[in-house]
Amino acid sequence: MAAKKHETEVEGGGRFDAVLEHILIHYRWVFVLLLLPLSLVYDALLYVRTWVVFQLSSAPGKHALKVQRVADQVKQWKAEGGRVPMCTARPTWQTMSFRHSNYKKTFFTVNLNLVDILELSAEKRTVRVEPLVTMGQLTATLDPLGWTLPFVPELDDLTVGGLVMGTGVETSSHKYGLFQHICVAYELVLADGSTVQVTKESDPDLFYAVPWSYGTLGLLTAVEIQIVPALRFVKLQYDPVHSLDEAVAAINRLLALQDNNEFVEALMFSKDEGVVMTGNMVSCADWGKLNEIGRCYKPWFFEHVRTFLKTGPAVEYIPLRDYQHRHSRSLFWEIKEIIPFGNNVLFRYLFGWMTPPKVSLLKLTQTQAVKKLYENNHIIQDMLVPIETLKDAVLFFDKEVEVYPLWLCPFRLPSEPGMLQVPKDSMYVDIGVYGVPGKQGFQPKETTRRIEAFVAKAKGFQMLYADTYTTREEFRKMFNHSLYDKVRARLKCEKAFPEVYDKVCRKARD
Ligand SMILES: Cc1cc2nc3c(=O)[nH]c(=O)nc-3n(C[C@H](O)[C@H](O)[C@H](O)COP(=O)(O)OP(=O)(O)OC[C@H]3O[C@@H](n4cnc5c(N)ncnc54)[C@H](O)[C@@H]3O)c2cc1C
Ligand SMILES: NC(=O)C1=CN([C@@H]2O[C@H](COP(=O)(O)OP(=O)(O)OC[C@H]3O[C@@H](n4cnc5c(N)ncnc54)[C@H](OP(=O)(O)O)[C@@H]3O)[C@@H](O)[C@H]2O)C=CC1
Ligand SMILES: CC(C)=CCC[C@@H](C)[C@H]1CC[C@@]2(C)C3=C(CC[C@]12C)[C@@]1(C)CC[C@H](O)C(C)(C)[C@@H]1CC3
Repeated sequence: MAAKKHETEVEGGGRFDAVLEHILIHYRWVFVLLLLPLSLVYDALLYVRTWVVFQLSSAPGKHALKVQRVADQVKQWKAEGGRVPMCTARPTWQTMSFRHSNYKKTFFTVNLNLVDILELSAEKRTVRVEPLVTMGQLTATLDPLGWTLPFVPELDDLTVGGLVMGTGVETSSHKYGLFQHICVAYELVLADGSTVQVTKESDPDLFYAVPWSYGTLGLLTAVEIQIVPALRFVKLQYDPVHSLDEAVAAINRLLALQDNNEFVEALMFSKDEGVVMTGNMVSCADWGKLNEIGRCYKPWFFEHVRTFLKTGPAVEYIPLRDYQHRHSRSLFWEIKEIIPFGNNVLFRYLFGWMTPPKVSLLKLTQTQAVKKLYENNHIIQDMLVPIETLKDAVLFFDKEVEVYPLWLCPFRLPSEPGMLQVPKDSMYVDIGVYGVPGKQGFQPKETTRRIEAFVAKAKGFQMLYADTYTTREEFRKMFNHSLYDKVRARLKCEKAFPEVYDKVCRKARD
């Protein structure tokens, strides 16, 4: 009798879980709608803080003191015997990586309260910033002053520290390379508690080893980044293509004319249909063709781009900052899984001003059910492959996952020492795959393993903010560790920081 009651209770509990799971998966938007005002409040608080700091003009002056506090924490770690390795104390829900990092619970965490823009030098054409400065903060500050970054990885909340220690790529990367290639100096606190300023000239080994090191060589406390003059608009040309060959030929043609276009990007909406976009900054707009895509009531950018498949080639003028953050409001196209009716015109006019939900709050409030859903029915990957393999790669992704839109973003990879060592300057392309696979039988691990094998064979690289299932050996083969190992030994990092693999592998992320 008791057993029967227990069974009924378990069954009842199971049914309740199933209903809850159903609600959380299919009506996630209800919870997300509640998050929208919260996101606004969160943004407003950050804004007030920035405003106060700016009014008091105290940020640059306090930098040295803040760095000293970081160094003191490292010294404290040493004094306590350095029992566990160190990492930053930035809570993992605040980051733009797909998952939470397990090691934050057990490592010695170092607080870095480094959120300020320190100095803009028009003469040197550089801006010096602290690592927690975000892309949104930088464009909001620089653009009105007539300067901007050579390229802006577009999600507003990406941080300079994350982009240096990981990587960043955008539509002018075909000219400027990855985020590391527009950085000219790093300030780091090392494992022994000392602070160093590193440039190509002062310490080439450490300078080239920092990018892709994921905070495993030292703690970054400032970065000097190149800037370029900003003009008010981007004149953007949309060219629809109706076969993959046409798309590949168009991209190659554009890359051959490299200096003619500042921005090059393509969205494929199927294997055979896409829109290639090219743009340049201009100071005046043809007002009849002005499109302020950043306005909250405007359609999601990728849906807007899709319309050119039907209407044919066109030109538009887009305000610079709207262009730089064009995929932010729709989180590329991930928002359609989160607020399915978000592109509805009524929703845009009524609630658009509150979107997008903050990725950090989405991450913080993600339930087990949603996590499982993403785990089993979703793929998020960026694969960096040589441009010569673009056609094969798109066909391969089509065969394996069939996820569209597909983001194609060409980038220059100079032959430099470091994790991404290539024998000569090369052109690569980032293929971004974000969404629900159209292919039946998608198995997250097995499919990703096959994709990783394809990328490794093509001499490509995997971006590491998403899942990697590579083994340590495969990982070491994909990324050249020779300089990294040498610098780690020199700086006595073995006890202070884990290896990159131990921070990014699937086991380290929950
Ligand atoms: C001459 C000048 C000097 C400035 N000097 C400094 C300075 O010394 N230190 C400094 O921090 N700012 C400085 N600012 C930044 C200024 O306050 C920015 O305009 C502000 O960061 C962006 O707010 P916004 O409302 O214009 O843009 P919004 O579009 O509202 O914000 C842009 C994005 O930045 C994010 N954001 C805003 N503030 C912060 C923050 N503090 N931390 C993280 N994310 C944030 C928002 O969440 C949003 O995603 C300066 C600006 C100017 C014009
Ligand atoms: N367009 C693009 O290029 C896009 C890029 N991304 C990816 O997103 C990630 C950036 O996200 P974000 O939230 O900014 O960064 P994260 O906080 O996720 O940081 C990424 C890594 O950098 C390390 N790191 C960050 N700051 C410091 C520092 N000051 N000192 C030492 N180590 C540091 C972190 O170490 P720890 O674990 O110790 O905190 C972590 O391993 C990058 O990996 C990037 O490739 C994502 C979307 C778009
Ligand atoms: C190199 C480039 C351009 C990368 C673009 C990557 C974006 C598409 C990624 C970055 C962060 C990202 C992984 C994220 C998600 C979607 C894809 C994003 C936006 C979401 C919002 C999907 C829903 C999830 O429940 C959760 C909230 C955890 C994540 C958070 C991070």
